[in-house]
Amino acid sequence: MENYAYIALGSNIGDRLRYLHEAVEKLATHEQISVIDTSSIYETAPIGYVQQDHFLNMVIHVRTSLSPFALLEATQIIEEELGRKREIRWGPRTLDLDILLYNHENIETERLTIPHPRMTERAFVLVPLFELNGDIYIPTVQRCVASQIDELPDKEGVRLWKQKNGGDVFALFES
Ligand SMILES: Nc1ncnc2c1ncn2[C@@H]1O[C@H](COP(=O)(O)OP(=O)(O)OP(=O)(O)O)[C@@H](O)[C@H]1O
Ligand SMILES: Nc1nc2c(c(=O)[nH]1)N=C(CO)CN2
Repeated sequence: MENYAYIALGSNIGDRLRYLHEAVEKLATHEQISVIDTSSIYETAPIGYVQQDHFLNMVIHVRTSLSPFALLEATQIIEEELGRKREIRWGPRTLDLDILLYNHENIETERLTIPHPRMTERAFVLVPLFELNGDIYIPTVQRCVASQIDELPDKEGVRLWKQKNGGDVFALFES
């Protein structure tokens, strides 16, 4: 059975572009995941305490035969493979993968909450997501992405860093 999910990626340590590139490669080469589309890459002001450096953020659209929990497991393995150290929550990180949406499912458990509980207040998530599809409906706020973005105060903290041109997912990572 084919399922669709949107995943947010972020990195604010070291070679941020390389971490995003390797994460998208690992997702695309996973036998039960295919990457359908990616947003452009945005440079974003860190939200929340502790962070210093700016993030690079993007959102990807994937098709998968994995269950939501198995998809979470796969993303956490990729985070670890790319050197994610879970010192403190919301500390700087080489790579963060957050599952934003999975089909139209609502999941509310300790380990996994979908739609991602903080996506609606994050311009660094909604702006790249809007680029992929502004009509996506977010049940938690009963609005589509396009109208939710209008509700956000901090849009200016999100700057286009590398424009996605045309179809090839990986052209985005060529320097
Ligand atoms: N939709 C989701 N996507 C990814 N992780 C999730 C999700 N819902 C719950 N989690 C849980 O969140 C835990 C903490 O994840 P993490 O440390 O990456 O938080 P964070 O990404 O820094 O903060 P935030 O969740 O606000 O983006 C993970 O161990 C995971 O079990
Ligand atoms: N700009 C930006 N700020 C953040 C980000 C992020 O990806 N980008 N991720 C966080 C925890 O997931 C907390 N703050």
